[in-house]
Amino acid sequence: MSYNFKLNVFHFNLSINILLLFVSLHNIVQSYYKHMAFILVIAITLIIAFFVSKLLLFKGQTKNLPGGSLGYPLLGESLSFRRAQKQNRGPQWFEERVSKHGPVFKTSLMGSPTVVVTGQAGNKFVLGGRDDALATKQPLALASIAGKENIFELTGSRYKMVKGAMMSILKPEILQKNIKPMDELIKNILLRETKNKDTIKGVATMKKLAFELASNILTGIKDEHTTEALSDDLSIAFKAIATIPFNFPGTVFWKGLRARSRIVSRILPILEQKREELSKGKLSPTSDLFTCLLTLRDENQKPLSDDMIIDNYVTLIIASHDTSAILLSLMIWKLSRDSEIYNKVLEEQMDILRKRDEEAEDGLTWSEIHNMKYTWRVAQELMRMVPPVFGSFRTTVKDTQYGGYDIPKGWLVLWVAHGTHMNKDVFDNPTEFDPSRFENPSKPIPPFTYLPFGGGLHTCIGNEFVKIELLIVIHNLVTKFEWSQLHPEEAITRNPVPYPSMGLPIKIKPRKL
Ligand code: HEM
Repeated sequence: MSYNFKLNVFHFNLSINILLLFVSLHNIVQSYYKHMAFILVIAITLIIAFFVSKLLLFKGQTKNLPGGSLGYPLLGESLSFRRAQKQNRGPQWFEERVSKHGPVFKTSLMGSPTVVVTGQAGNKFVLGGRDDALATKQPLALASIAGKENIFELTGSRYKMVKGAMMSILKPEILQKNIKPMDELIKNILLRETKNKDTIKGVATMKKLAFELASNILTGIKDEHTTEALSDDLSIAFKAIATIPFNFPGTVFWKGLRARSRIVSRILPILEQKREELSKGKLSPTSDLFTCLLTLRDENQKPLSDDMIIDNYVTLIIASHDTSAILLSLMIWKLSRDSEIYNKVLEEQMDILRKRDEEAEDGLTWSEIHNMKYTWRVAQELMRMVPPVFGSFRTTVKDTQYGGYDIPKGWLVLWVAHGTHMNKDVFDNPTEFDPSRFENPSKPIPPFTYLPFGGGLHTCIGNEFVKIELLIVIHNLVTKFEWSQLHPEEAITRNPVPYPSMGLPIKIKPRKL
């Protein structure tokens, strides 16, 4: 028996033991019959999962599948992948398989058989393809938390309709109008979070900031109590999106589904209120995400259902919150450990203040934001080396071929950013941190090789929003505060997304001007 096999058996047994432990606890509080029914549900689910995966394997055997392993029924290779990510060895996990099986290999992640494709051609195949071959339909856990009518599950005219509505609140003229409120809000949050403190937790502060900003600016929810309650439940729901979808009491997935139900109950009255304010002309269709979705009409002139609006609210927050908080945290992490980069950013930001007309109003302007070119290049280079989004999944709508292999209908296909971001044929000296590669690069970056925001039809629609958010945060942090990292040796770890491993505690004090 190989070491890996034993290890997988160990993890499988561990999961079973955890389930059995839960069953024992459950027994204390529930009646005997409920207990038996619960065990029966677990047993039936495991048996069905076993036969479904056998069936998929059997179907797969008749095809020319790429090399690789589907791991164990239901669990697949999810646990070894999660373990590698936690140890910040995610890229190596893929590289080991690429060197063994080539740029296309099979595995099983998040409960589904998966084909991983790497490199420019692979990225183009996944991201440049059409929705009718590779759908953005997400793994079961994510789809259950985000809801069955979220933008990733929609195709054709329904997809275009929802995307168009979301883009209407993210277009340049609306973003331009939001610079002042964003700047004000960010300043207030930074002052509040640093008040009477000499140390703050960088990651927690950036998560809070990113959520409050999205909530206030994108969804128009300004009430502190509601924002806090939604933030708590959404973070429970986030944890569930990358888990195996075991809906048994006590599991992360089960807790995520319950958090989603609480989010729905909180949003329904907000929708009612927005509907009323829209009808009285107090709000416009482009006021926020809810008003633009509430005013949408489908091809039969029917409004969207409340469920569909809530699904897309949850999805927009999932798509925007952690990603933005990661980028902000990585930026603070980088600036506090690299004095050369920090000094250049500080110089650029101070220059903005020096050039400001004395009579001009306090606060950042659209043109000042556009002059923060170096600061943004640092963020671009960070996203090359540590992409906030590792890659993303598609589902094959029909039997598909790629690279000489068959990919059966219903399988997941995964592209990964680091496959090209760290490729020396695309980026010279890829392990060197060099923001200047984004300043008139000597060789242009080929399409489908630099993909922090994805590519093709589903390219991120929030990239300009997050750019403005980051530039305002960094401007205020470097011009108003001095800070240093409490643990200079702190590394980045993926759990499953990349954050500084110790939560980025930073010593901070107001800057003396
Ligand atoms: C650093 C921050 C961000 C990163 C790295 C990021 C990354 C991505 C990536 C890689 C995709 C493509 C996913 C795929 O093709 O499967 C995507 C899509 C998307 N992002 Fe972002 N994102 C960020 C911030 C945001 C923000 C702030 C918003 C909203 C305000 C947002 C909303 C969306 C939406 C709605 C989609 C789906 C678009 C579609 O399917 O057409 N993202 N993002």
